[in-house]
Amino acid sequence: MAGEPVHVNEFQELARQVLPKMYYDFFAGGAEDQYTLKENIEAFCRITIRPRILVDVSRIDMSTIILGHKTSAPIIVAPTSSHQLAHPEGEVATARGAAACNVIMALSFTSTCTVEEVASSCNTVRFFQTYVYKRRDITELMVRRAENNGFRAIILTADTPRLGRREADIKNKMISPRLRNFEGFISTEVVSDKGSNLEAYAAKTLDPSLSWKDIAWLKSITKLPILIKGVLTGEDATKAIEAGVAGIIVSNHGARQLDYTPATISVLEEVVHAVQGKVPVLLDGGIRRGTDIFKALALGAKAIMIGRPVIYGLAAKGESVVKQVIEMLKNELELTMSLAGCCTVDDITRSHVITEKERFLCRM
Ligand SMILES: Cc1cc2nc3c(=O)[nH]c(=O)nc-3n(C[C@H](O)[C@H](O)[C@H](O)COP(=O)(O)O)c2cc1C
Ligand SMILES: CC(C)CC(=O)C(=O)O
Repeated sequence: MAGEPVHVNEFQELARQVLPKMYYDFFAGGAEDQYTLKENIEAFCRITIRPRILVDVSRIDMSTIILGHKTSAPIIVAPTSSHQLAHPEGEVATARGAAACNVIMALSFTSTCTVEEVASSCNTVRFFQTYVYKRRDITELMVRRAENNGFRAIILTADTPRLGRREADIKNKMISPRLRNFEGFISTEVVSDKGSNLEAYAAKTLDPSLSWKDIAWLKSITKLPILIKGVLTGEDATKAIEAGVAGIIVSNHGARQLDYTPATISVLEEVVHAVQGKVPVLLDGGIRRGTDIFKALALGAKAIMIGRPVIYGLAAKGESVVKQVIEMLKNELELTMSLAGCCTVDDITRSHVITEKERFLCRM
């Protein structure tokens, strides 16, 4: 690559160059035909921006408040597993990179560093993502450990009753990484020579019976606010509100679970309408530009989460490049806001974007 990266996508190639193929494929890949993987990115390209001119933009304030926590920008590091496969310092380096940018980090349940190591590494606001294992005592223990270690919210990932079919992982016989949080409770060693060992581990552990009634159980074991991740329809958003969640995350798990789900940005408004402002709505999937963040905010998201770009930065050079990735997105968002005539995130409104559907209706 010629010169220093100027866009977060360039870190993907750097990651590809340094990582073993098995790990790179695990991080980069999606499920089956990877239709949704492409769509998550391309759907952003079909939304255009309606800028306003002659607004005094000499001061731009990107800060916002998420569940009571002030953050420098509406950007959260998404929960992604196994950071030590990308870099030896793993989630500790990621957390420090997020802390340096004053943004929130969500730690994955299947992290390679422990909850305690990440908590003591820096003082960034942290959310804890949880899966529900068949052994509910393990989930309960992890949620309590997160709460005791100063995590501020629980994200329940609800789109993974089973692992999606990731064909590169099957071909590569993807290993099941060492998850030190669970040492002494459950073995992550699953030896299957048939395909993805990670899939075999997931099949052994994930509880496919998890259902709406279990939100009450989760609420009974923690005082922390609960966000539900994986909502893609207005119907489920309504159910989530009825179940008493504190926030909703529109996500298709970075296109790694059910293929042929729509791009998240294309269903955001449906969810936002169902939620009627009762709780914050976040979005992830395919965010690669400041303009993508602007579009998500215009369509009603309170903040967005970024998954792969952070991992690619981590793989490329650890903490300093995690920081660089987040800063690039922050700088791009700041410039987008300036050029669109929005001084604060609250100034970004629905009338600042045109969706594909609107363009289509105009032509009729
Ligand atoms: C390598 C990888 C691991 C992931 N692990 C988790 C996880 O442990 N828990 C979870 O809720 N989501 C997980 N996700 C999904 C992310 O939280 C997020 O939804 C997705 O990465 C956003 O899309 P993006 O990568 O296009 O930004 C993972 C995604 C990737 C790419
Ligand atoms: C171990 C898996 C359940 C981690 C995950 O969520 C993912 O790889 O997408």
